[in-house]
Amino acid sequence: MAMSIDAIRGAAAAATVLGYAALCGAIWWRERRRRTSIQADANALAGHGTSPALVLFGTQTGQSEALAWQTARALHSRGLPVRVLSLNSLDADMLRATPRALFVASTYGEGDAPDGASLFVEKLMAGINALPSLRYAVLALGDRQYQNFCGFGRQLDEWLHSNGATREFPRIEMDNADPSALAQWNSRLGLAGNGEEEVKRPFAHWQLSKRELLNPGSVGGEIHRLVLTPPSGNLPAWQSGDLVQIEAPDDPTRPREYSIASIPTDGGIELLIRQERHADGGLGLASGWLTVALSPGDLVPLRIKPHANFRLGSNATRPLLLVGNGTGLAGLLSHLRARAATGEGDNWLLFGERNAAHDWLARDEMEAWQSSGLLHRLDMVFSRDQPGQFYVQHRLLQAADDVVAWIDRGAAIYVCGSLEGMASGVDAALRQVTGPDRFAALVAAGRYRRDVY
Ligand SMILES: Cc1cc2nc3c(=O)[nH]c(=O)nc-3n(C[C@H](O)[C@H](O)[C@H](O)COP(=O)(O)O)c2cc1C
Repeated sequence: MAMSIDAIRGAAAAATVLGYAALCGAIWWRERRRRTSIQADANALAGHGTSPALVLFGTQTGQSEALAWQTARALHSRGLPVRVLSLNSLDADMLRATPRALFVASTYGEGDAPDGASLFVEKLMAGINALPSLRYAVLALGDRQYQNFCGFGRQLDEWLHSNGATREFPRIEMDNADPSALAQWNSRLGLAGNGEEEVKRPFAHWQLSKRELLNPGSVGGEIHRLVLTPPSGNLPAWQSGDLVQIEAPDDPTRPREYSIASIPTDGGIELLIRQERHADGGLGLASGWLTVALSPGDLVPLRIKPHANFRLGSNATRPLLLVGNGTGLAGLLSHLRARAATGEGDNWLLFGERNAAHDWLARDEMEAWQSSGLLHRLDMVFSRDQPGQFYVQHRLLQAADDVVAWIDRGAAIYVCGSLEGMASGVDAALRQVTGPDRFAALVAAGRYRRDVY
């Protein structure tokens, strides 16, 4: 019997999706095997009393981790045994016993350590005062647009030096993933021309299929919901928590990152974009283009950026406490949609904005999830609908007993939104509610994850 055109098209599309999934699986599997073999060689050597060099990373969104692995692969392929570790997993004895350590670390906040190094700062930087036999080098990741360029990398370098450790070569500072800094790092490590440059997905032209203003009448900046569909109609794979990078035509050298609010079964990439306004009233370059100049049907150069640190990963079946504000709802929505798809109903959303009348983003979806039981608990905190200053962090403190009960039940905590004010306040509130040791254990277990900006 002849197949209809639609059936043939459907079969072809299914074959393409399966082929793509198989390719991703093969790449993932190969990378996993390489990483396992690097760590196994280091363990075998350690078993014979010889210490492998450590490649240590401190990361927020995964770039430092990727570069640490890239460095480790190149050293390993030259026969040098190495062990790769997150700074938060390092203990003082291990660092004291290591003859050589290569540090790859980014900077966040106002020159602060990324979350992946917060325990290292608290425990090791505060606790160790001599590392006389350590040789080290630092690759500091940062962005010159921030006042404290590479603040944490510099602090780390100075701390190591003041503890008597010996620099192999001066710290290398990498501005906004500048490839020349990486070339310099590879060259100083004797790894030049190793062909190990990170393979990034290419930008593709996605089409704006829909845009709507979500907060008409708000006292805050406009927030628009954009829906983008892929060039060939074939959706690439991504997971809830991932980001996109978008190249604005007037500033193609500095791709802007946004959290994806949708999951692949939604059929497109959904973003929540806040329109930025400068003091002179002018619009932000990228946000102005995306929220005003661009029209439905226009093309947007975009690529997906996996955000391992903010994916559900090993937390997929834990209860989830999702905390955020403003456009941070995007990252939280993607997780709720992923949970709706798998039927995991143990979710608590704690979200802050200004006024309920104008800023209750995605209200219909939230209320539907409440009725269906997907949202076990919803706390909306509208700071301007009440006297005094009251934000999500204050609600967390108010609900301290329930927060502890959720953590006792195994909950993971995901925070998405602005760093200043919200995420720093939530961080302080959580530390207060849990106590420092429990908080450190949550971080170490990957049960506290943030996508903050
Ligand atoms: C919210 C935010 C704050 C940042 N603060 C700084 C900073 O103070 N100084 C700096 O040099 N870079 C800063 N950066 C840039 C990051 O360090 C840079 O993007 C780095 O490549 C990220 O690496 P990672 O993925 O390993 O965390 C900041 C980035 C974000 C999103």
